[in-house]
Amino acid sequence: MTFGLLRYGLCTKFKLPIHHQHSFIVYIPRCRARKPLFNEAVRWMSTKSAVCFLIISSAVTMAIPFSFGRIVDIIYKSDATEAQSKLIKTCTILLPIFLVGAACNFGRIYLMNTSGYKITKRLRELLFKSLLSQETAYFDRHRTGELINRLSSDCLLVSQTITTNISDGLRSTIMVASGVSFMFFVSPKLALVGLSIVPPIAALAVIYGRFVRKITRSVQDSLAASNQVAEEKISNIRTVKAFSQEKKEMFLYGEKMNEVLQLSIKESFMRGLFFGMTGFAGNFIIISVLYSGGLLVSEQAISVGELSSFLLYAAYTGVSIGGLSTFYSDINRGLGASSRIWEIIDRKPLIPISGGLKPLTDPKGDISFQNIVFNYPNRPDAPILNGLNLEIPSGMIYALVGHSGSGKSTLGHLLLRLYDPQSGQVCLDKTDLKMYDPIWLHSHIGVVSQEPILFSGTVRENIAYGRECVTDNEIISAAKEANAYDFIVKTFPEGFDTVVGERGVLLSGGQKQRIAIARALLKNPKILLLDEATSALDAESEKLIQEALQRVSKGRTVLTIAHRLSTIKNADKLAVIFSGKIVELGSYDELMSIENGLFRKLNKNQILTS
Ligand SMILES: Nc1ncnc2c1ncn2[C@@H]1O[C@H](COP(=O)(O)OP(=O)(O)OP(=O)(O)O)[C@@H](O)[C@H]1O
Repeated sequence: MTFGLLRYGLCTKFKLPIHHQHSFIVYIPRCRARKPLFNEAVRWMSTKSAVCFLIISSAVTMAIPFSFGRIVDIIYKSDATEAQSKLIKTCTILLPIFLVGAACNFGRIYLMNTSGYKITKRLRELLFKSLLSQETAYFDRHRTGELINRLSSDCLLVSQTITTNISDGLRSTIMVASGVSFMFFVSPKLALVGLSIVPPIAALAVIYGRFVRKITRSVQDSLAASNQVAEEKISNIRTVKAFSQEKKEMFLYGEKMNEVLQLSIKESFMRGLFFGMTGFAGNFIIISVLYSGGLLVSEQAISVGELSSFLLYAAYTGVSIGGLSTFYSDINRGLGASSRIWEIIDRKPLIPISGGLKPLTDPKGDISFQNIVFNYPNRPDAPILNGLNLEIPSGMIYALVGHSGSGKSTLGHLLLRLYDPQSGQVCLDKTDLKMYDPIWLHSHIGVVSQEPILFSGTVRENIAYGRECVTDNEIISAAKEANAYDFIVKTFPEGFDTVVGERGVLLSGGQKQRIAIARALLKNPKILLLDEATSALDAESEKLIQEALQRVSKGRTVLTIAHRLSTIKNADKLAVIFSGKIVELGSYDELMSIENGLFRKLNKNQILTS
C-alpha cells in the first residue's frame, strides 16, 4: 500500500498521467502482464530490499548515540576492571550491528543508484521516442540544443530525484523521527529547547525551495541556449572557419555562458545564505542545549551519559533536518525538469508517424495537389501556397520551376506529408494522403534532396538506410544504377565499408548526391522526389548524376525541383510556380512559345542554369 501511495504521490506530484506511471516501473513495482513475471519480481524485490536496507541502516545509525551514552555512563560510573568487562561486552554486541548497518547502507546505495540509471535510460528512451514522433513543424519551433539538453541533463535530474534524493529524504525523515523521539525519551525539557529551531528552519526551507525551483528552470534554459550555440557552430565548423568567425563565436558562446554563470552565482548566493543561516542556528542550539543540559546534570536530573546521548541525537537530528531541506530543494529541481520532460512525452504529434490505410498493392503513382493553401506553422502570416492545383499522372516526369523561395521544395514537403496544408488536399491515386499510413506512403516515395544528408556510418549503411533487410547484391545494383559504384570501389580502399564521417563530410558533393540516389532507389519507389542541388557540381559529376537520374526516372512518377536547363528539357511537363499558384504548365517548347510568359522570362534572366 505504501508503494501504491508513493507511486500515486509521485505521479500526482510530477503531474504524470496515469498511463505514464510505468515510467516508475523500475523503481516502483507494478505487475504488468506484458512484462516477464521474473523481471517484475526482481524489480519488486529490489525496491522492497532497498527500502528495508534503508530502514535498517538508519536504525543502526540511530543506535550510535544511545550506545555512546551507555559507554560514557559505564566509564563514568564503574571502576577500572568492571568498566573493562562491560566495555568488551558492549563493543562485542555493537560490532556485528555496525557491520550489518554498513552492509545495508551498501545495499541501499547500490540498489537506489542502479534504479536511478535504469530510470534515466527509460526516460531518455521515452523522450527520444516522443521527439522522433513529433511532426516536422515541431522542430521548426524548438532548437536542437534545447532538445538535447532535455535528453541529457533533465532526464538525469529527474531520475536522481526519484531515486537517490527520495532515498536520502526517507533516510533523513526516519532519522529525524527517531532522533526526536529519543530526545523526548531522554529529557522532554531539553528536547523542547533543542527543537525550537525547527519552525524557522522549515519556513526558510520552503522559501529557498521555491527559489531553487524557479532558478533551476532558468539555469537549464540558458544552458540549453548555450548548447544550441555550440551545437550549431561545431556542426557547421567549415562555414565558421571560412568566414574567420572563430573569435566572434567564442565571444557569443562566452556571453551565453556568462548568463548561465550569473544565474548560478545567484543560486550559490542563496544556497550559501540558507546553509550559513541553518548552520548558525544549529550551533546556537547546541550551546543552548549544553547550557540547559549542564544545569540538569548538576541537578542530577539526567546522567552525563544521557546528556552525551542527547547531544548526539540533537546533532544527528540537526544534520537530518539539513538533509530534509536539501531534499526539498532537490525535489523542486526535479519537478522543474520533469515538467519540461513530460511536456514533450505527453505531446500528441499533429501528424502521426503510423496508422491509416496500407494498401496491399503498390500505388499507381497519380499525384494531385488540389486547392492547396499553405503557410509554415511557425510563420502564420507568410502564405506560401495560395490555392495551388497540379495533377501529375502516373509515370510522368514533371519539373517545378520558379523563383527562389516560390515554394517548390514546399510542394515536396507536402507530398511527403512532413506538413499538412491548411486547406486543400494532396492525393495519391485519388485518395487524400491523410488516409494513408505514413510508413506505407514513405516506402513508396524516394527522395533525393538538395543537400543530401548522410549519417555517420559506412557507405553501405547509408545506402541501406530506409530498408530493413537488404542484401549486398541489392546495394551494389542500386549503387551501379546511381553511377556511384565506380567511385565507391575505385576511390575508396575500403569500398562499401568506407566511413563517410558526420553528415557525410568525408565525401564530395557529387558523391553524396549519388549515394543519396542509390539510397532512394533501394526502396524501388513508385514516386521519385528530386530536389536538384543548386550548387554547381563539376561537369563530370553533373553528367553522371543526370545520367543516373534519367535512368532511374523511367517507369516512375517523378516530381523534380529543377534548377538546370538539362533537367527541364528532359521533363514531360514543366509547372511554373508563382505567387503560390501554378501559373504555366506545358512542355519546354510550349512554355517558351508563350509571349511574355514567366518561364520565358526566367529562362531569359538565367534563373535556370544551363
Ligand atoms: N521550415 C520553414 N519554416 C518557415 N518558413 C519556411 C520553412 N521552409 C521554407 N520556408 C519559407 O517558405 C518559402 C518557400 O520555400 P521553398 O524552400 O519551398 O522555396 P523554393 O522555391 O524551393 O526555393 P529554392 O529554389 O531557393 O530552393 C520561403 O520563403 C522560405 O523562407
